[in-house]
Amino acid sequence: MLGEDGTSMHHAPLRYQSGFANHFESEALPGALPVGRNSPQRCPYGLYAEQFSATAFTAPRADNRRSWLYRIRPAAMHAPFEPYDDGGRLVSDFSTLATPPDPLRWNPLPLPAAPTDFVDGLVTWAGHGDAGVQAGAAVHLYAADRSMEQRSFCSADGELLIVPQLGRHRFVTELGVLEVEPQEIVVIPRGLRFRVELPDGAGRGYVCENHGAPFRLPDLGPIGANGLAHARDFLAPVAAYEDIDGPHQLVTKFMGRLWSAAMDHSPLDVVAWHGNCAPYKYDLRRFNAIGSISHDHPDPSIFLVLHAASDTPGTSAIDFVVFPPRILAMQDTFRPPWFHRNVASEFMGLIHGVYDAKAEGFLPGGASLHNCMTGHGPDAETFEKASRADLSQPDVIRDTMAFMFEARHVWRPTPRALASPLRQADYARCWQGLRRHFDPARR
Ligand SMILES: O=C(O)Cc1cc(O)ccc1O
Ligand SMILES: [Fe+2]
Repeated sequence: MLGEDGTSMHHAPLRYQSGFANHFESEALPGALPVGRNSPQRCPYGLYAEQFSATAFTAPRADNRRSWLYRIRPAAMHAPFEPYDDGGRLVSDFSTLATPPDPLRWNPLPLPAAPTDFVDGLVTWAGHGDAGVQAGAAVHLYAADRSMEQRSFCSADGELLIVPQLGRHRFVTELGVLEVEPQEIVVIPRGLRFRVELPDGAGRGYVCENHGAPFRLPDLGPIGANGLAHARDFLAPVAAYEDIDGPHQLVTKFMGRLWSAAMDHSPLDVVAWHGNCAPYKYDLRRFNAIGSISHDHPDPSIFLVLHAASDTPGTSAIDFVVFPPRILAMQDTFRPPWFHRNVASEFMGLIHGVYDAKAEGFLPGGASLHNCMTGHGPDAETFEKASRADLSQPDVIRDTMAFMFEARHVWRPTPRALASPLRQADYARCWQGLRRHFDPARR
């Protein structure tokens, strides 16, 4: 296909390949993939071969992620990087921040007043660890009002789990195109170049930048071979390339800062690829929720979609958990989440609807943070209602989608998040109205 400026653009119709971290292969031109070897002396169509890996060369086979890219020009063809001014929005050093043990909650980011794309809309809200030693994670929020144009972005600091909350998003990546809408998520491997287009003219959401081991599907244990997020519902793109000569800006996040390099062509020029290191999307509405059908509210790990392993078996660095529509029929049970204090630290967002532990104040697009050992649970209104509810009827929880980035290490809110006018200064008051019911004379 010939673009208006006379360059050629090839976009395969939007198709996907199904499966989680499968060994996929895809070519936008027939025969573009070499057969029987990765790096022939001369590749078909005069393409360059380039390996792209997200795990150590020697990682065990079950963990190993790498792909081979066959592209018009190698990724190395760019001018030197220069610092890119992020306006102080991005934070990478969390080590010296004072972290209050209070529960915290924020209203949604407003849409930007000045023209802002995905890259310029990112603002770090919390984090821990160190991108430099590939440990820990950051949570960024974003609000944008336009598509990225003539520029692409990548993070060498980590894999990006992106949870759109407003507007459709089109992720045009080196390995192909993924279209998502709120209630779907996208995961972009560390270092993969992409741009975000916003066909609705606005987009907002949450990003978990995972500095450590890539997200993977959890084991199912006694649940059996089926349930939770099914591998076949994860969708990787098919190869789609653009052959565009012209000014282009590559923005890279590296060691906590943004850098930009001029290019004279689009880096999204991969004509064919094979391997198991690829971006993917998943529709959270496909999550097969499993729950209690007798009594008691289960631990939220039952809603685990993806997790990133830490060095300690059984303890994830990050658990990505969803709270989807479901039916609660437990008997003699306080059905909403209980009061609790956990060793884990919980950063929550709401994509849509109302969250069942909070009658009000937790808004779609908003966020809450309950760190290690911070007491929290249902607000006073939810407690009063659920402790008197008629349990002969099931509670049908519909039209909702909340999620949690549950981390092993404390999420340290950034100074900007703590000082933000979006912060609900009176959040902890939602528990202060809980009435005393204790009566030693009445069992
Ligand atoms: O705090 C929260 O709302 C998240 C949460 C939900 C749940 O069902 C159990 C524990 C938990 O931390
Ligand atoms: Fe919690």
